[in-house]
Amino acid sequence: MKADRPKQFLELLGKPVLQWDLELLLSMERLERIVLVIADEYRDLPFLQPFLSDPRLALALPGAERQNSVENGLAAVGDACTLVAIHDAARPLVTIDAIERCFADAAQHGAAVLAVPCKPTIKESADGEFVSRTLDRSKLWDVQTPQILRPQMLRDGFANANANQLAVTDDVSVVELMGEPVKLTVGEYTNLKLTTPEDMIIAETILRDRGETH
Ligand SMILES: C[C@](O)(CO)[C@H](O)COP(=O)(O)OP(=O)(O)OC[C@H]1O[C@@H](n2ccc(N)nc2=O)[C@H](O)[C@@H]1O
Repeated sequence: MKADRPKQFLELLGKPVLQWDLELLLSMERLERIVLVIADEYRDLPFLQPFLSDPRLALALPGAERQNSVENGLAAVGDACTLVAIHDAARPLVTIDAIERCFADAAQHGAAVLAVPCKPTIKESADGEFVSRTLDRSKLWDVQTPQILRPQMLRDGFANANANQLAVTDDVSVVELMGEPVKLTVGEYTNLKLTTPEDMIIAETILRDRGETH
């Protein structure tokens, strides 16, 4: 991102990315608990203070890789929890409608992930210089978050991934590795992952288009 702080603290229309996330998620009454995975050094930020006093918010420490951060967050999830949703702070444009549909699919199938059909043609390269092959676009899905599943499924998946030293870049991968089904919930192209500076400009345009004026 070429920025002076982690991208979740950069501002969109004058409001930190993480604040957009938290306001959206805390507006969903069905979420009984929200575990915010955040390093100690950022917990004093003024915008966070009202959220930290919300009884539904719990905190966990990040790990070296996203996978480790998710494991730490999962440890703060109680035994009574029936479904856990893992969301990237870097995806503040997700909508309640998409999250609700993903919950419905996860309740029915055990695990579900928001995803959109892949727009570009994707080629694979073994050496990073020449094309090895072209993948069949009609079968490709660009997966997002939230990724929603039964907590025990995620715990078993992490145990299996750790035992076999398998690194994953998303959460439902650990379920796939155990051969369990993962439902694709058709999401929205606007749920982009803020990754490079131009994503901030696109995100602000989308927010303005939605009538957000913060
Ligand atoms: C899950 C997917 O969104 C599905 O497309 C991606 O695979 C995530 O890919 P990624 O490269 O991990 O994306 P990033 O933007 O770097 O990180 C996604 C989210 O994971 C969090 N993250 C990342 C690294 C880490 N050690 N702990 C974390 O909690 C970041 O705060 C961010 O909100």
